[in-house]
Amino acid sequence: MIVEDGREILIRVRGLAKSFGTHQIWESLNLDVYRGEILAIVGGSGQGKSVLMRVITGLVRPDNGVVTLFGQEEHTLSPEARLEIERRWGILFQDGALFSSLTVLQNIEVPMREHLDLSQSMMDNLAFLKLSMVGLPPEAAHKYPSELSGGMRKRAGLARALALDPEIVFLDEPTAGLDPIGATEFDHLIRKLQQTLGLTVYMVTHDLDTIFTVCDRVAVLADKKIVRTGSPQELQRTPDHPWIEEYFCGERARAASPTEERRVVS
Ligand SMILES: Nc1ncnc2c1ncn2[C@@H]1O[C@H](COP(=O)(O)OP(=O)(O)OP(=O)(O)O)[C@@H](O)[C@H]1O
Repeated sequence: MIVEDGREILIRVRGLAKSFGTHQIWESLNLDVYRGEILAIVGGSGQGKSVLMRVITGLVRPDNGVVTLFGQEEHTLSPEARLEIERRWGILFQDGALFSSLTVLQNIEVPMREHLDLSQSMMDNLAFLKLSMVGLPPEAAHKYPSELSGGMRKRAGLARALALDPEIVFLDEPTAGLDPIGATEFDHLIRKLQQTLGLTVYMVTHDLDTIFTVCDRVAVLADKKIVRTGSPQELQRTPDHPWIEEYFCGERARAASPTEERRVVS
């Protein structure tokens, strides 16, 4: 376990480098993710936000650098230890990534089948519990993904990400494609889950409303590294990088930010 200033660091990334062919995405990227926080990774298109999530979760290999997961360096893990670690997180991909041939309940049970040894009725009970945690009605259990709205699919994907009672969930653009009401409801759901379960949330997002409503901290990807971390309000007050200035001080950011900032500009 890594503890710094009394806070536990669940994930530490140091000196990460990654290229695809001749295209270098990062040169030397550093990042810490603290237990219990809601962290947003932001940055311009193509800066490698999605790739970073894939590197941390082991889906993509970096060219250089060290990823430490729950205090253990990723490259030192045995296959068994890696599997143990994978049980400690859940991932919600952008489109929900549900299996279309499985019902919602069966989708939620996929990680349980992979990692646990439970009876069918036990898995069903747990899956129904996850459904209610994400605000889906029991009737949704036997539907196929194609029979659900976009918002319901996201919730079903989140229920699957929560299947193994993870300590951290990775969310890739959780509100993308949702209407404003659906997006606001999803933001509240994320905050509620973080508060009630003590979850750590790592999310890639472009959504300023989400950032200002639910995120404790933001990490900004630019110039092939994380150029700044801080609360959304700190970044807005002292935008010390052109991209941060453009993003956090533009009209859309002012509309999304809490009353204090809005009053200043009105
Ligand atoms: N498997 C891959 N092979 C080659 N290039 C890739 C691969 N995956 C990602 N890239 C490239 O890496 C860069 C970063 O991609 P990534 O999707 O992480 O960006 P992003 O910051 O999430 O962008 P956006 O905000 O547009 O989603 C892009 O230039 C992308 O084309």
